[in-house]
Amino acid sequence: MALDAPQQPQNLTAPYDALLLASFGGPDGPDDVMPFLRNVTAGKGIPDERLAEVAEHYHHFGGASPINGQNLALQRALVAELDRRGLDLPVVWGNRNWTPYTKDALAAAHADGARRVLALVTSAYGSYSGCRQYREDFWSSLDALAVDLGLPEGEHPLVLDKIRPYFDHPAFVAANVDAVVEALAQAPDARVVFVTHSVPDTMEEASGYAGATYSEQHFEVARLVAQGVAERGGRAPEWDLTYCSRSGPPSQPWLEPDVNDHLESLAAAGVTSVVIAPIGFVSDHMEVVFDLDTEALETARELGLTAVRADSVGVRDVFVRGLVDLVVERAAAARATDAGQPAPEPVHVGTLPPRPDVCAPGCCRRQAGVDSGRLAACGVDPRA
Ligand SMILES: CC1=C(CCC(=O)O)c2cc3nc(cc4[nH]c(cc5[nH]c(cc1n2)c(C)c5CCC(=O)O)c(CCC(=O)O)c4C)C(CCC(=O)O)=C3C
Ligand SMILES: [Fe+2]
Repeated sequence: MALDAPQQPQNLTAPYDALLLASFGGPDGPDDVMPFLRNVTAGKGIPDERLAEVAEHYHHFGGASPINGQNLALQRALVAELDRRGLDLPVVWGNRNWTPYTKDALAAAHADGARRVLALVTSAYGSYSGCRQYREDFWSSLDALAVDLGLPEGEHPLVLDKIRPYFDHPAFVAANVDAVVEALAQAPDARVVFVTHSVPDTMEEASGYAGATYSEQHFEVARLVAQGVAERGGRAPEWDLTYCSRSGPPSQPWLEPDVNDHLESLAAAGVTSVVIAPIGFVSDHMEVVFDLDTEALETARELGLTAVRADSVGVRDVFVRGLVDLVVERAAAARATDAGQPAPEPVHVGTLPPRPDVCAPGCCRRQAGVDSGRLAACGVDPRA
């Protein structure tokens, strides 16, 4: 009997004491807009005209970005799902570019006794913007917190790990399939125009270490979503991958086609109906409510195209459950690694290799071969 005794119930989120929901941040009101934009673009070579234009996008919505409310909703949904599973893991929320800042979220977790924290970023894809730039923010936030706490030089107050880019997690794909199926119900013959944030070609090229590049990750998600739609009993839709929110000087090449240009090509080729699916964004950020719902839908109207915007994954149950699955998976990997054992195979779909939990040296740089000059947490080599 003794041998068959049930195993001790295991704490599925050990060794983590807290979850950091790490996001981009956005202004909460008109006075925040310019200081926020200066934070985002410091040293990035974004022309002033572009900044003024983006400021207008925010003022169009009363100077407040929808992203903060969406992150609060996601934080609440994660807390509810952890609670439902009986997992005792507090969730703190911190941003790279606006309050509440990462450092303050980590300070709160630390004050509550957290010494090992897991980060979940609100970007599903690997690139400088969606991965390493967050990791640089983690490092500098830990440095700043160490100073506040009076720690000796070079010592960090807690250990921070990160969940891999999760574009290839079945729940992210499934939530996008649901959203596209719902949109297609309103426009049954539509062509599906997937959209993500454009990045400079140089960033695209540097995003591919140990796996596919930023655009290749999106092509794979688009293919899997279209396949998922077909498997739901619908037809296999025709689809394209397009980009929005280009900035930078016109002389600098960024990923194309722009969604508006592409709608024009489609209309010229006789397409009459489109579903616009923002697979590059986990919730309805400013890029979605302005660049898509305001600009791209207006372009479609002018072209006489019927256009329906599919939801971003937001706080759909299937997505939130998947994020908590990723937390549990990452914790199991940490326990295995700590015990000198191999980590279990990460759950993923599609043909690309899953991104590693611990970033490889030199992964996701801003530009290949160019050191950003900033140290980054959650990688084997903070410098590379
Ligand atoms: C790949 C990617 C994502 C997706 C991954 C992720 O989600 O993290 C993303 C998200 C976001 N980008 C956002 C806002 C901005 N991005 C900017 C500028 C830039 N983004 C870039 C890339 C990305 N950005 C790049 C290469 C630049 C050029 C400057 C640079 O090289 O860094 C600028 C400056 C003005 C402009 O140039 O447009 C703003 C205001 C917001 C908040 C929106 C809201 O308020 O709801 C979010 C979620
Ligand atoms: Fe951006």
